[in-house]
Amino acid sequence: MASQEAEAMFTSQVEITQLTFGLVDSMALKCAVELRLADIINSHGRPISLAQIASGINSPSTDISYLARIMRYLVRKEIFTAHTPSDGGETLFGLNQKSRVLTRDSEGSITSLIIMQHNPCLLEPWHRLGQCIKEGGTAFSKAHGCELWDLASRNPVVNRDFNEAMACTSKITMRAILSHYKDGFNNIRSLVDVAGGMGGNVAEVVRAYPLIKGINFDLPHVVATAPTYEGVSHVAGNMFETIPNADAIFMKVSALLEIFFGLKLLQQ
Ligand SMILES: C[S@@+](CC[C@H](N)C(=O)[O-])C[C@H]1O[C@@H](n2cnc3c(N)ncnc32)[C@H](O)[C@@H]1O
Repeated sequence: MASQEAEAMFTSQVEITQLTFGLVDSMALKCAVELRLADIINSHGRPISLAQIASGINSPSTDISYLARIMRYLVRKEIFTAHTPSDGGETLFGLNQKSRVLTRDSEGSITSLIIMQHNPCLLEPWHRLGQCIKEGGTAFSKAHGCELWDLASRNPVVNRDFNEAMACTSKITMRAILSHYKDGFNNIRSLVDVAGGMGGNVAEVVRAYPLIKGINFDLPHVVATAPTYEGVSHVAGNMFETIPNADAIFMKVSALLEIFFGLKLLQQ
């Protein structure tokens, strides 16, 4: 019995330790994106050696043994493949399905999400969850003295990182939604996406239903950086004051972001 208890205790210690160091996985991913490791391998079109990866990194003093440790970790996490020839030749590192989504600019890339998540301004509020429970309020305002939208309107890097991350995840989820949600858009001729970010959601709807006139509505600093989409007009404003008229309103936010930023979209 005592040994069973000791075994259970040990298992718990291991599991909690793994959870604690979950941060390492996240930071190793950030490092891979920052150094464009997947893009470097991808540019060769085949698995490559450590020295080839190192020569693709934009630095005159790359520490190859440090790189080896990061690559070993990412291989262990099944982010990259590694193949060592039986004749003792150099290990070659290649891409798999996971590392393909770590290539920038590729269809299905989720690098923008990783970049946003590790922006120091967006990391800081995670330290404030306990404080939010004790005192109420939002983690973001406790960390920065203002809400995300205010900071983004003053900080172009936060604005870009956040908007691009939203656009990247929206493209993936909207395509999945549209492939299953068949009839809802058939009878409307105009659609406004309220708090639509850079307009990717409504652009996907209009792409699938070209007769719909799409309106993307968001704060001025967001629509100012939005790309042009055929059939979509961008309108800047504050949804708590007024929103553009349309046959239907579309809204999409993440429950996680609601917890994190204390979004008050539907309560007001
Ligand atoms: C979590 S993001 C979601 C973006 C987009 N709907 C998507 O799914 O990718 C929330 C959006 O709400 C916008 N937002 C916040 N407050 C707003 C307001 N008062 N009026 C209009 N948009 C607002 C932000 O600028 C941001 O683009």
